[in-house]
Amino acid sequence: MSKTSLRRKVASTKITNWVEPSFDDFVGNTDISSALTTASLGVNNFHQRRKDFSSTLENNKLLPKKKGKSSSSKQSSVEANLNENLTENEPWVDKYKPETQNELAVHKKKIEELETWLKAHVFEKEPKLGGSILIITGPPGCGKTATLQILVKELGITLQEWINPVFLDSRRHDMKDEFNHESSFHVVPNQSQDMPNQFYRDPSTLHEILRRFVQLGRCPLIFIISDSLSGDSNQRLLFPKEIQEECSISNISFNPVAPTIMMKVLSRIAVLEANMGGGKIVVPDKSSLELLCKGCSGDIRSAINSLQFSSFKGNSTETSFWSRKKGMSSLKSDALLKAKQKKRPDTILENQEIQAIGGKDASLFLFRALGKILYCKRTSPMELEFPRLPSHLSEYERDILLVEPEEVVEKSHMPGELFNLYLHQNYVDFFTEIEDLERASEYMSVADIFRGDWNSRTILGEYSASVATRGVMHSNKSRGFAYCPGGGASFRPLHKPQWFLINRKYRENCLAAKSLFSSFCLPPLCLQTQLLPYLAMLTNPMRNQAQIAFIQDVGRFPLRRFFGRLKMEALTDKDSGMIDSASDDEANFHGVPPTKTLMHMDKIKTSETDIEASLFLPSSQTSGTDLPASQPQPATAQGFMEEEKITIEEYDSDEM
Ligand SMILES: Nc1ncnc2c1ncn2[C@@H]1O[C@H](COP(=O)(O)OP(=O)(O)OP(=O)(O)O)[C@@H](O)[C@H]1O
Repeated sequence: MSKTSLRRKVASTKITNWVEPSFDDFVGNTDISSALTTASLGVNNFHQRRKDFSSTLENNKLLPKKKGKSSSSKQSSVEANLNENLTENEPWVDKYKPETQNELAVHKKKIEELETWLKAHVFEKEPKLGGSILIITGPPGCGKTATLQILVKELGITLQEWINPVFLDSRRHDMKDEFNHESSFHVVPNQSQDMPNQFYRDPSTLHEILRRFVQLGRCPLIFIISDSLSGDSNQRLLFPKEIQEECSISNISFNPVAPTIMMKVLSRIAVLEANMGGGKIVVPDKSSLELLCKGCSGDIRSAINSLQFSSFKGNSTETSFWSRKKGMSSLKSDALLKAKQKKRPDTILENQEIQAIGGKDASLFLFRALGKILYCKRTSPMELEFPRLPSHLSEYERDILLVEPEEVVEKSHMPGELFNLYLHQNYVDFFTEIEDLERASEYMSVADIFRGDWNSRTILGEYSASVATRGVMHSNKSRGFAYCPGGGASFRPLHKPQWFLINRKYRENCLAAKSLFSSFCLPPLCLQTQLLPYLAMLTNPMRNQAQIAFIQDVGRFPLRRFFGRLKMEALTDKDSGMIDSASDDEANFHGVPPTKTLMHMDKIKTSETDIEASLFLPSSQTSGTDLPASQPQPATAQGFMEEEKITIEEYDSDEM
């Protein structure tokens, strides 16, 4: 986790320490009903540092504050030269910082959503009703902060901001002058603070503050959190569902900047810079700009930075990235022409180029990665150039895949077997033919065997995701060609694997079986698959209610009551499939199939049984009302028995 520190934007000249004094404001000062507080808890340190750098320049008084502002006529020539150099080096993200809603590269509806929330909670809400909290999420550089800043400026709301990362103490001497600046939007650098790290160590301290704030706060509080593949867990840690519900926290989720909007912004900047660059800037052509847009994954900050970096020529003897690229293209024009005709090599080539320009991590969120496999987009090959399968194998003929499945799995940053688990949960809905489905399920089984056998796991393991993904894609004939009338790309919801829930129940059952039927000296698997189903068919007297209930639950398959699928949890585009210690379910996933868990449990049986039993399992001699939560209590079992007309006598040990 990045070290979080604070930068404050305040409308008061009083520099105070964070949290206490600031929250005292909410509590004590009733005159600030239109003040708004934001805290940015971005988890992407790199972005934050870049932002910090930009802001450092922004705050540097030697720099002209905004584009179009003329330098003072009294400036000495040395100062003028210095300024010119600094202007040249000024980050374009700051130079072309949006000033109005219309300039924002953010979807209008998102801006409206945030505006409505602000109006409702700043102007329309009674201050006495306590403080409202909003969480704004979205990928890095999608304009969350820029949108909020513009809206508060337009609505005339005073903004007080904390933002990581560290600011240098040496810059504090600038503060006074900052306040005198004509801009109505003051930026006050502040000393580095470690306070938010405390929240990561002990989230309950934050939760306590939030609870107090909701009761006593006088103005809204907004947290801006950048999504990241691993960052989701931080969000869950700091703002778990329960606290969000308890404090009525609202959520607004921003999307990555759309390529068309991004393209407009980049083209505009490119044209403006070309006009005033004095030959030092070489702007890219349209296709290069498109490449740049694609490579930045909707991060406008990264796109503008990349554009600036790659357009800069340096001195007159150097050439810019784009002109080098052009030169390269003309040399290789023949080869490239051919590559362009074949779509797939072109795509691969593009990807490599994108990395060279933007260097943006092209990670995929699980939702998108799964979509790439399941929707399985293809392109048709040029008839003559692409080799075809011989006629007897024609049923296996497919168009060319637009993605490399192995690359998709890699970019999802998940272990292959966990990816397979998500695939397994979702692939069925994407098939229309039962024969295709059968083939796909065979591939899934083979992939499972690759991972399941400890003997071959290290060698074959890495092929497992490959077999599963390619197997699912190839088996689905209705999505086998670029233009499939029946294939249809209509949206289908994705779900989280039920495996987590089932595996948890299975482990609980193993512990319960071991504890309740320890006298049989059988391993839990054998108990559950052999002994208990057998006992369930007998009207043998049993020892106690707990055992009876357990036999009813595990030994009989209560099809009549629970037939059908378990309720499924939707997978959203922000969910990460990372193994996460905060999540009870995924934390238990080690890629080990249930049988392996069981073997492990058998080994530790002697040492752990007693402890487990004494911790939470019912002893076989007790009345059995303290079964684990997932087990039906005797009363439930009684219900089954009445319905199915089974009588199991209770055994009274005194009569023996
Ligand atoms: N048209 C535009 N729309 C939005 N931002 C723009 C635009 N042109 C330039 N920018 C710059 O792009 C950057 C967008 O970053 P911003 O901090 O708003 O994103 P963010 O979503 O809050 O990112 P993070 O989650 O990393 O904090 C800002 O520096 C902004 O000045």
